[in-house]
Amino acid sequence: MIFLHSRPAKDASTAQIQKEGNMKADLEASLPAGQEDIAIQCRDVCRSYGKLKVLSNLNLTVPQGHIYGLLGPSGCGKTTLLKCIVGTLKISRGHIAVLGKPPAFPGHDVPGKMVGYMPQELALYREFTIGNTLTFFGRIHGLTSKETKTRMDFLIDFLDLPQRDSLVRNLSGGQRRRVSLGAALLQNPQLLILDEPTVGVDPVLRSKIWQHLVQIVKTGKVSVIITTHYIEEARQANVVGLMRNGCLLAEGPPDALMKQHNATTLEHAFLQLCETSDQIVSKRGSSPQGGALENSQSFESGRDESQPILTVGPGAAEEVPKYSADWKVRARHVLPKWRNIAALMIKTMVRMKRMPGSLCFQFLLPVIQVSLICLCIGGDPKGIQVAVVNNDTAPSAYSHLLLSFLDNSSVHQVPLSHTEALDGIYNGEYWGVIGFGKNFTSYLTKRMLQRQVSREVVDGGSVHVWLDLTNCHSVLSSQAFVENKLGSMAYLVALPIKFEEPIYGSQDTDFTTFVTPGAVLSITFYLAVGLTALSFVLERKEGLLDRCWVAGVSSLETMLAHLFSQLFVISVQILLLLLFILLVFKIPNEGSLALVIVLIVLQGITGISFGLVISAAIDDEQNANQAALGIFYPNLILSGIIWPVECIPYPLRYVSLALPQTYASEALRCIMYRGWGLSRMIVWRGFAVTLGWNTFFIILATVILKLRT
Ligand SMILES: Nc1ncnc2c1ncn2[C@@H]1O[C@H](COP(=O)(O)OP(=O)(O)OP(=O)(O)O)[C@@H](O)[C@H]1O
Repeated sequence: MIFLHSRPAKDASTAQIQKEGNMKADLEASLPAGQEDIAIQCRDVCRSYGKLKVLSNLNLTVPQGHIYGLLGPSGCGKTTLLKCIVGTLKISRGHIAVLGKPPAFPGHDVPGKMVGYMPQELALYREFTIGNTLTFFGRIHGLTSKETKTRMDFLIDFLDLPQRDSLVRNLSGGQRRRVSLGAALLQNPQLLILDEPTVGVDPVLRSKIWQHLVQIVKTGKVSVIITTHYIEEARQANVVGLMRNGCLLAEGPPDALMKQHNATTLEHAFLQLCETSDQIVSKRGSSPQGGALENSQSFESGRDESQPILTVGPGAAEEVPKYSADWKVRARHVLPKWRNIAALMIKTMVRMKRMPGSLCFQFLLPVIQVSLICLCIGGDPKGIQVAVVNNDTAPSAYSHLLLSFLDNSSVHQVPLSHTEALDGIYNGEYWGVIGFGKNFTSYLTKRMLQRQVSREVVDGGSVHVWLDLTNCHSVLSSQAFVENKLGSMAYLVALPIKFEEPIYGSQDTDFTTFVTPGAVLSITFYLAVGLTALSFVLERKEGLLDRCWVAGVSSLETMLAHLFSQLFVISVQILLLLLFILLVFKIPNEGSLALVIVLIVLQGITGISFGLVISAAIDDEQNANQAALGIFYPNLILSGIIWPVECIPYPLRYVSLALPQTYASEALRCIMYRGWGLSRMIVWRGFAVTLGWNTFFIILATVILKLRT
C-alpha cells in the first residue's frame, strides 16, 4: 500500500521525516506493481476557480480493488478533485489517469459505463419515478431491460427504497440520496466515485452501504473513491487520503495512519496532521522568505522540498505517460450514439407526460397568440364616440345622407353644438368632431356638378373633421357617398389617381394580412427559445448535465436530443397555428403549404438552437430569462415583422437584414401571398438564411456546452 505524506516543508523535523520513512518501509510491500494496478492516479494536479486556487500540486493514488476514503474539512477541495477525476472539470496543470487513461480520452470508457458517479448534488430528475431514473441510466449504459430490472430489484431492496413507481420529488432527502447512489451502482461499474453518499442516511443503512462497498472491492476488479464527513466510517476504507486546503496531507491505510500518529481515532490522527502542517506553515511564515500562508498555496509553494518524501510510490517526478488514439477511435468518439439520444428523448417525453398542464399550455400558447393578433390588430374600431355638429339646414340635406354612410357599429354619433363638441374633444370625451356648414348641401351639389367653383364653395361643401390624433382613425367613407350620389358620373370628382386591381393581394388587404406571416415565425421562434433557454441551466444547476456526461452522454448528444424532443412540441404548435390562421382567420395562402410548413419548422429549430446557446452559455435562470426576453422586442421590430424593413434607416437596416427572421418573413409572405416557390431568390434566400442560423446556433451551443462541461 502506498503511503504518501505530502509536502512538509524543508524545515519539517527530521524525526517526522524519519518516522514517515519507516512507515514507507512498512507499507512498501503492498505498493501496486505497475500502472495497471492503479485505478486513479493524480499527479501535480492544480485547479483554480478564478483567483481561488482550490487544488494545488495534489498527488493521489487509488489502487485497483481498494476503497479510498477521501477525507477533509468542508471546502478543502474534495468535490473539485472528484470532478477533475471524472473529467467534468478541467485541471489547469498536472496529470490524471483514470483506469489507465485520462478522463474523456478518445475511446476510453471514462466517462461511460466503467464509472459510476454519485455527485454531491442530487442530480435526479424530480418528475421521474425511481423506476424511470434507473431505467434511464440503464439505457445510457446500454443495459438490456432484463439486466436493468434485475439490478433495479436488487438496489431497491438493498438501499431500502420505496416502491419503484414513487416519484423522486415526493421522496425524503435521504431516500433521494439513496436513489442517486443506486443510479451510480446500477451498471456494476469498475470504478465508483461517490461524493458523500452517506449524508442523510441512517446509521444502519450507512453500515450496509459500507459493507456492500467492502464486498464489491473484494473481487479486486472494482475500485471506489468516496468522500465523507463521517471520518470514523472511513476506517472501513483500505486507504484514506486526508485533504486540507487543496492538498493531501497524508495517504495510507487508516490503521497505519493512526499508528503513525499514536491516535486512537482517524479524527485524532487527522487533527494531529493538521497541527503539524500548521506548525510548518507558521515556521515558514516567520522565515524571511515566507509570506502570509493561509491556504493551500502555502503548502504547495514548496513542491521541490517535498520531493524526497513524495518519491514513495509513483511520484510527482515520474514521467507522464503518453497516450494516443488513431483517427478511427477519435471519429467514433465524436460521433453521436443514437442509444444515448433515444434515452434522453424518452426522458424528455416522460417529463412532459408528468406535466400535462404545462404541455397543453405549450401547445395552445401559439394559437392564443396568433388569434389575439388576428382579432386585435388591423381591424376597424368599434363604438368610438364622435361629436357631430350639423348646421346644414337644407330639406333633404346631404349631411344626413353622408352621416348614414358611417358604420354605426364603429362610430357612435353624438349631435352637439360647435362649442360643446370642441370642449368635448379637448376633454378627451370624443375621438373627433365632424362638422357640416350651413350651406353644405347646396355647395356640395355645386362642387359635384360645376366645372369651376370658387374656394368658398369648395370649403362650404366639405366635411370638416377635427381629430384627436393621439388616437386617430379614418372612419368616413366619402368615396362611397360620392358613388351613391353620382353613380356613373362619380369619376368626375375622383382623385386624379387610380389604384387598379392589385397584381398580388387584394384592395382590402389589411394590416393583419401583412403582419401574420412574420408574427407566425416570430411566435414559433420565441416559444422555441422559451422552451429551451432554461433546459441546460436547470439541469446544470442540479448536477444532471455532469452526471449524464460522466455516464457517457456527449454534449452533441445532449444537444441533438433536446432538439429532437422540442421538435415534437413545435410540430404540434405549428399544426395548430396553421389550422387557425388558414381555416379560422382565413389568411390566404396562394403558395405551397409544404414550403410554408417547412419554413416555419426551420424557424422553430432556429429558436430551439438559439435557446440552447443561451442555455449552454448562462448559468443562472434569471440571466437566461433576461437574455431570452431582452432580444424579443429588438428582433421583432428590426425583422420587418410589424413595419416594412424598407422603413428602417441605414445602418440599422444592415442589422435587420442579418437577423434570422427578416428574410424568412419576407419569404413566407412571398409564398403565402404571391404563391412563389423555391425558384425565386427571395424565397430560397429565406430558407438559406434560416438554415445558416440553425447550423451556426447548433455548433455554437455544442461548442459552449463542450467547453463548459
Ligand atoms: N463553481 C465554483 N466557483 C467558484 N468557487 C468554487 C466553485 N465550486 C467550488 N468552489 C470553491 O472551491 C472550494 C472547494 O470546494 P469543494 O466543493 O471542492 O469543497 P469540498 O471539500 O467538497 O467541500 P464539502 O465537503 O463542503 O462539499 C470552496 O472554497 C468553494 O467555495
